[in-house]
Amino acid sequence: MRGRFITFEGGEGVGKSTQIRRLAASLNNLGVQTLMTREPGGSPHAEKLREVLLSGGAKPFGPFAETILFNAARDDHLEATIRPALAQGIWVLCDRFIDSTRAYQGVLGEIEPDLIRSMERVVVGNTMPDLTLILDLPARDGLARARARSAQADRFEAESLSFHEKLREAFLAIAEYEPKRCAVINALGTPDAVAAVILSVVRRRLAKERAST
Ligand SMILES: Nc1ncnc2c1ncn2[C@@H]1O[C@H](COP(=O)(O)OP(=O)(O)O)[C@@H](O)[C@H]1O
Ligand SMILES: Cc1cn([C@H]2C[C@H](O)[C@@H](COP(=O)(O)OP(=O)(O)O)O2)c(=O)[nH]c1=O
Repeated sequence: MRGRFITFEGGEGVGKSTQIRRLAASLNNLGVQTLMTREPGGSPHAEKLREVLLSGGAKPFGPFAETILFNAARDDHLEATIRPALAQGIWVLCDRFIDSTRAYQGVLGEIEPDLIRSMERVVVGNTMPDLTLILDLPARDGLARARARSAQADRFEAESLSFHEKLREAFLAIAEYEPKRCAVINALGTPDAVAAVILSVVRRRLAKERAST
């Protein structure tokens, strides 16, 4: 049976990497084989594009070119890593995916939603996430966590607080628009408390999905 595809989304420093590791450990304990991956990156070629994108190397080209590069990285990631794992029955847990493009390049970069969706259709096709967990935190708290983790801000961390507030709204709007795929997780609690909520959402949502397929 095909594995499940779970994506983690949200602003900077909301705890996505922390929670992916927690969920992978819990699923492994339940006997589910998992693969943790991330975007941009997740395959050798896409990791090269990650360096360009996060160093700010592509910023002078503008948000349209950045959108193309994020999609080019995603295409390789899907082909080389995600689809082969799902085909083997492995559950793929991915740190950021299409909703980051919709929020960062679409809402913040003002790239037309139709254009974003067309690229999504071509690149992602039917490899859509079964479940997207949107970790939600006031922008100030997320940035404080990200800064405590590393003093050096990357391309997007370096943007203003109002940028990050708009980003939070963009992710919440996506969740509202696609409630079947998305679940909003309050990320303010301790790592243990957030992990417990995530595990219960995963069990509930994916068990239901199994029953209906
Ligand atoms: N629930 C939490 N409460 C407090 N700090 C946290 C929590 N979750 C993660 N952190 C810390 O915040 C920083 C950012 O977390 P991380 O998981 O790297 O976030 P992201 O992957 O979303 O950028 C890390 O230093 C991490 O240890
Ligand atoms: C996948 C993706 C990421 N990004 C941005 C969001 C992040 O600022 C950055 C990924 O950097 P990363 O260090 O993984 O950030 P975080 O720890 O907050 O997840 O790339 C986009 O702008 N568009 C995209 O499609």
